[in-house]
Amino acid sequence: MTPTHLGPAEHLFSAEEVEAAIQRMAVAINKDLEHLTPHRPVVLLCVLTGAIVVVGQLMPHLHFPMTLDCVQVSRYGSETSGGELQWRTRPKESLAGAVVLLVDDILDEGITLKSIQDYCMAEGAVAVHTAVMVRKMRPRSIDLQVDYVGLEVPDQFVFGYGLDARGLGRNAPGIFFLPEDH
Ligand SMILES: O=P(O)(O)OC[C@H]1O[C@H](OP(=O)(O)OP(=O)(O)O)[C@H](O)[C@@H]1O
Ligand SMILES: Nc1nc2[nH]cnc2c(=O)[nH]1
Repeated sequence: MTPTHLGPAEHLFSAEEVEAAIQRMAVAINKDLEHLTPHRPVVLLCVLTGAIVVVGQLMPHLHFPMTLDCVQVSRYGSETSGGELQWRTRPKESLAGAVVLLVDDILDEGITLKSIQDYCMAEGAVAVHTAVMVRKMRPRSIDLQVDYVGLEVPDQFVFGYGLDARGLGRNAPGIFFLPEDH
């Protein structure tokens, strides 16, 4: 157990391990997307709130022309189980004809990422590549292929590195879970 300001927590990954995983994702993303021409910049779409941290780490390692936009959606609030997806902010720019790189902090049930991917395609995106900092090891009924995954985490409610536990803990330097959130 590691002391955190949320209480003693199980420490799954250190900040160094998360950063190394994000860099590995950047290498793979560069390989796939850097051949696109400068006339067609990739739209990096950050899924607020949590993905702000992974996007901030990932972007300086991506070497192709891009614009940055965001969506803000939420379905957990201060709970540890998800409800209906609430859309708060949609992308500012049109996605018609865009190649999108959709970046989120975690894939759990997959509802959030799948809904945003469907939205992008409905708005006219020609391709939506998906990247998550962590993927939860659990069965899921959603049919969604994630192209880039940083780390795998057990089926626990995790926090840190942008992920919150009841609104707090997004600044925790690594990935953790609280034993009482089993
Ligand atoms: O795969 P799913 O089960 O759909 O869950 C994944 C989503 O849940 C979290 O968002 P949350 O709703 O907590 O909003 P937040 O980013 O503002 O914390 C997380 O940031 C993902 O976007
Ligand atoms: N913070 C956080 N958000 C989530 N959204 C879906 N699963 C999780 C999780 O384990 N932690």
